[in-house]
Amino acid sequence: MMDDIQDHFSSLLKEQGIEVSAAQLEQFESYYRILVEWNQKMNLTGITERDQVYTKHFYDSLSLAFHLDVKSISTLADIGSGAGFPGIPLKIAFPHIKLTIVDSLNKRIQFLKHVSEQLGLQQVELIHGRAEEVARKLPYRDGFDLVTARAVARMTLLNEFCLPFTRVGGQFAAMKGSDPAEEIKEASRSLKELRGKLKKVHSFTLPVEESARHIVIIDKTAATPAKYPRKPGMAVKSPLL
Ligand SMILES: C[S@@+](CC[C@H](N)C(=O)[O-])C[C@H]1O[C@@H](n2cnc3c(N)ncnc32)[C@H](O)[C@@H]1O
Repeated sequence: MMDDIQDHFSSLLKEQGIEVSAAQLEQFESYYRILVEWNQKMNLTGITERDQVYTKHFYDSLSLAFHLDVKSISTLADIGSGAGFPGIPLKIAFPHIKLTIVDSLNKRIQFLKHVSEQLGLQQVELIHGRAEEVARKLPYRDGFDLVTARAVARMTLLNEFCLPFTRVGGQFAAMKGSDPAEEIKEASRSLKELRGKLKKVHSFTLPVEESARHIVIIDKTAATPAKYPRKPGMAVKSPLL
């Protein structure tokens, strides 16, 4: 049975053209329960109120699909996914996606393994490793239709982490809170070197809380040059958000 929080969540998604079934809502609810349970023993999120998790994590993760045609992509790599954002909500809402998650913290990968098993998610690959190392290998290098990163690093570093995973003709989407204009300017050289081209910055406000959100969409124009990704520590120093 849908309650007020789930009813609100699914109506907000419907307004954006995304329909979620009762079974998918059950998956979101199980994800919420596992998240708060495991959050008691490891640091996964500062947001634990149920309505806030639905808005600030689930809806926010799915906002990517308001601006990109997620239905037409088949492979998605979520870099620095942490507790699974935006990769897991996107996988629940668009089960056809083949999802690969890369995170350098093994505890979070173990959490995501448990979530995937409990939710019965198929075609989810969970990789414990640093983005700069994983993207050197096939089939990950230049391999994904869409690459995402939410709240992982500034644009200069994100270009180095994410563009090597993006296939030629594919896209990298960076999900940001505050206005990324300054970061984008500072990252123009890395963008060019890693064969990215800024396509668009989508700006919107999160419903209820009304905080600003920005999605930076970058097109991958050519294969990753041989010297990228650089070794850990060689990438341009950039403070984490
Ligand atoms: C602030 S958390 C963000 C998590 C999630 N994307 C979200 O929006 O809630 C950043 C995550 O990036 C991971 N991370 C940081 N550097 C990384 C790297 N070089 N390769 C892979 N993961 C990395 C961290 O382990 C952490 O889980």
